Amino acid sequence: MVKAVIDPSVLASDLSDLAAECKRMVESGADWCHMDVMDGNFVPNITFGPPVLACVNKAVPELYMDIHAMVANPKQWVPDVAKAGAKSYTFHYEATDSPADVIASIKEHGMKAGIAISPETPSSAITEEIGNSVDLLLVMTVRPGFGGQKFMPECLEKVADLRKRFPSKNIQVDGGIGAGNACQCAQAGSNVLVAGTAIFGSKDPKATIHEMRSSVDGEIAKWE
Ligand SMILES: O=C(CO)[C@@H](O)[C@H](O)COP(=O)(O)O
Ligand SMILES: [Co+2]
Repeated sequence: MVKAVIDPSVLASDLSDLAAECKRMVESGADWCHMDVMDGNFVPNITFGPPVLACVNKAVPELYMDIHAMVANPKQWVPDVAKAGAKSYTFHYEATDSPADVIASIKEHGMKAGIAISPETPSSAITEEIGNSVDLLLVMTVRPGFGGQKFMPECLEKVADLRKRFPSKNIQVDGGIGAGNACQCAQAGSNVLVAGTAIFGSKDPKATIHEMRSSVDGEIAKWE
């Protein structure tokens, strides 16, 4: 069965000191760190790419770098992101006509594959074939591109549908998540919670991570 994963989004961190921020999250009990790669094309914002990821990997080799690729050509960046030390690579369904090709390339490069759907994309877009071939399904709970937006609870219906259809997969939610709605997300069926503002903006990230994990653990125990 799946386990609770708390995944701070470094977009809300002090990016001038990214490696130290990632280390701080590991020390605070985070399971993964969520790295939002944006190309200024798929989304109207630019963050960082493989050279920065490689530096973080060198400085914090124990970190599980969970890449959320908001890029117009997801297959193009797979080799460089893998070389930079990423453990998983999630791309957007809306960014490609051939998700199977992107998934195959991610696996060939030794990473876990994930596919993301934006708020306007229905969960039915994830066919049985696609869903069964990835490790992680990401349901965006804000429009991709920026941190600090308001959570869209209507997206949780898609989480529930995907959990029903793919009981053993990691189902991730991303956008406007924190201790206040972690339970609601887990009740819908999510076990991987991304949180930027809520964790990096917390006076006590360790306590926030702990609180979020307890909410997810409590719900997962009911599924078994
Ligand atoms: O992918 C994205 C935004 O596009 C997210 O990962 C955000 O970075 C989450 O930030 P918060 O909503 O938790 O502040
Ligand atoms: Co993200």
